[in-house]
Amino acid sequence: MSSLSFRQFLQTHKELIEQELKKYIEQLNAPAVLKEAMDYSLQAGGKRIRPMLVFSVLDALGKDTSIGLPVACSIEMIHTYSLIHDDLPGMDNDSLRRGKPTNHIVFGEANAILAGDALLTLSFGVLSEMNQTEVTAEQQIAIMQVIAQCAGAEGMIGGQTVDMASEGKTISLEELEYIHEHKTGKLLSASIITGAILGGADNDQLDALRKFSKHLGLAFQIRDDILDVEGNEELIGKPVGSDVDNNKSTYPALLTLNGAKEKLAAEINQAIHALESIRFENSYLMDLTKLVAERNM
Ligand SMILES: CC(C)=CCC/C(C)=C/COP(=O)(O)OP(=O)(O)O
Ligand SMILES: C=C(C)CCOP(=O)(O)OP(=O)(O)O
Ligand SMILES: [Mg+2]
Ligand SMILES: [Mg+2]
Repeated sequence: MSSLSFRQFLQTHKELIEQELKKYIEQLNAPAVLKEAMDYSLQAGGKRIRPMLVFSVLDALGKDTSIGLPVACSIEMIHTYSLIHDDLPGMDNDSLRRGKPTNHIVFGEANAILAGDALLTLSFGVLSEMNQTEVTAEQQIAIMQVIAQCAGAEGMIGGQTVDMASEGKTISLEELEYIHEHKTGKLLSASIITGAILGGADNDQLDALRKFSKHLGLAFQIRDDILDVEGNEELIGKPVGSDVDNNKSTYPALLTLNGAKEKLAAEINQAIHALESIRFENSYLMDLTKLVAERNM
């Protein structure tokens, strides 16, 4: 268990992951414009919440957080590709992300699509090259399976597909929950589950972490919906009101703003409850849960 304060923990690990992401791009023998477009979005900021989940789970299991670096980078690459593609004219058509012009605004649509494709491909390359003294072949395969499932058709891409198909329609709360749990929740879950696999969690710990991740993932996207209504554009680094402009179904739209806040609080409580059932030191995970509930960015 690390002795760093939560703030120090976030700061040191943010620096660590950003340096490492930079190195992966520098090492590529690829066209300059492609490397530039990949690096642009990877280094554009962001809270790095998924990497922090990987590191926090490892810390909770008493492991050195640095062994999670390739997994954390891989997941952040997938997350970044998903945002580049989500912002494209054919999807949400947004021009601001992380406080900067979106990838396609700077590099053009073709390069943005390709930079996203290249990040997704690189993410699995990174996993395939994990240090064999830190991870067994069995763990490595299990990690790749979890990430493939959570990011693919049964996970994030499935959620995004239904999100796109639902634009301009009134959908049920059940359908909205499917969208949120998949387009956002699954990759957050992958961060927690892969951290657990890498850290050697036992079956009880894995079960509790799965429950925790399901509630945290949904809570994260509900908070995102709320920020789209009452957030500060400078802090969130993307346009406020984009969901209404795009005719998206959201928790505030279906439940009212107060209803969405109540649902967020309920999900956070269940996430905390799941965490409390685990027999390990989980203070950074608890801090991250509170951050998800209260975040303004
Ligand atoms: C396969 C793809 C492209 C997946 C995208 C997944 C995703 C969570 C996008 C952001 O959601 P959002 O559009 O609700 O949030 P934001 O306001 O950040 O754009
Ligand atoms: C899944 C959603 C809601 C898209 C934004 O994710 P984040 O809020 O984690 O974005 P960054 O901090 O990485 O920019
Ligand atoms: Mg979207
Ligand atoms: Mg979007």
